[in-house]
Amino acid sequence: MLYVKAPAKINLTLDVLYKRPDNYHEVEMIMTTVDLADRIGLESRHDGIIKINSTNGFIPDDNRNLAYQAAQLIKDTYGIKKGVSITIEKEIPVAAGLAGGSSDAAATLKGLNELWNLGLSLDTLAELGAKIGSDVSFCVYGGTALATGRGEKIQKLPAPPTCWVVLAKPKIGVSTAQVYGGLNIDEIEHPNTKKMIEAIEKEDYSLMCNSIGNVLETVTFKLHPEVIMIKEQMKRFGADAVLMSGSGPTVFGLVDNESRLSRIYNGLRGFCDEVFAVRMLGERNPLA
Ligand SMILES: C[C@](O)(CO)[C@H](O)COP(=O)(O)OP(=O)(O)OC[C@H]1O[C@@H](n2ccc(N)nc2=O)[C@H](O)[C@@H]1O
Ligand SMILES: Nc1ncnc2c1ncn2[C@@H]1O[C@H](COP(=O)(O)OP(=O)(O)OP(=O)(O)O)[C@@H](O)[C@H]1O
Repeated sequence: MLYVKAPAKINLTLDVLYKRPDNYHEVEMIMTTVDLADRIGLESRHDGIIKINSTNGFIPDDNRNLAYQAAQLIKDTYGIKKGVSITIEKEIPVAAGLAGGSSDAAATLKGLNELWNLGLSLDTLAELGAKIGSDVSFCVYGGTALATGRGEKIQKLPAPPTCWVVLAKPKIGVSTAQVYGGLNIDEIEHPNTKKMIEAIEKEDYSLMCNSIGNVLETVTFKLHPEVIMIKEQMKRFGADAVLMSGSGPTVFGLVDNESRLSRIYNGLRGFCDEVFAVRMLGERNPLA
């Protein structure tokens, strides 16, 4: 059995520039992976079948599963006759704005490249990933990056300034399509993506905190007002910056001090079942 980690992502910024003729939105967003991860196990099969087993009963075990789609795509593109048993040990909350399914797909692409000795580059895997979903290309590379286009054009960035990230997911699932569909392009307050890149490049923690922004927040807030409450609680417990990730509903808070981290983590557990204290992956100066 080959195991591959599939980390969650958060959006430090998410801007929408315009709606495209293909009905996707042209985005500009800065994403980073965090150390909350699913674990994907891959075992080759001789019967050609793709089989999904998951520890989470709420995700599909057929061709609606993004890891299944990744395996099918590799098989079809490279004419592979073998099959694969895919085990998904789910740690990332589902339909949370943390790209759980996309990361499982990316890990499956990377794992099968190894398992079946295909010798594909990360760029090729990222191109394949874009056929599965807009977030999959980013998940293939991981780390920190600026994503443009519909999210599939990736420019790597250095690791962000060192801090803790508290993730809190209220008990609701959000449909990404519904959130993008509810966006009023004329009313957008654009985040300053350039300033965020500057903050990351200069390792400036307070500039990073001042530059976070996500234009999808207002849409999800209208659909699910409880997300606003989670955001307010996180601020009240002492986070330096608070934002919704992706299309939500997960809210994350940034904090660079361990005692405030405990306060936020413990405080939020009173409001949400799913709360995690994590680190951004690939930080330059790990705290501990
Ligand atoms: C919200 C984010 O997670 C932020 O990272 C992504 O933009 C969404 O990525 P994703 O879940 O991989 O999205 P996809 O599976 O490609 O698309 C789901 C749906 O979201 C909408 N969508 C997605 C990406 C994009 N740039 N514009 C869109 O309008 C489309 O209605 C699409 O049918
Ligand atoms: N491997 C998978 N893990 C989780 N969900 C999956 C998977 N494959 C398919 N899905 C389906 O995709 C939907 C969205 O799940 P996912 O956890 O990827 O959302 P998300 O974190 O909001 O994604 P994103 O941030 O990319 O928009 C779920 O309703 C689920 O049924």
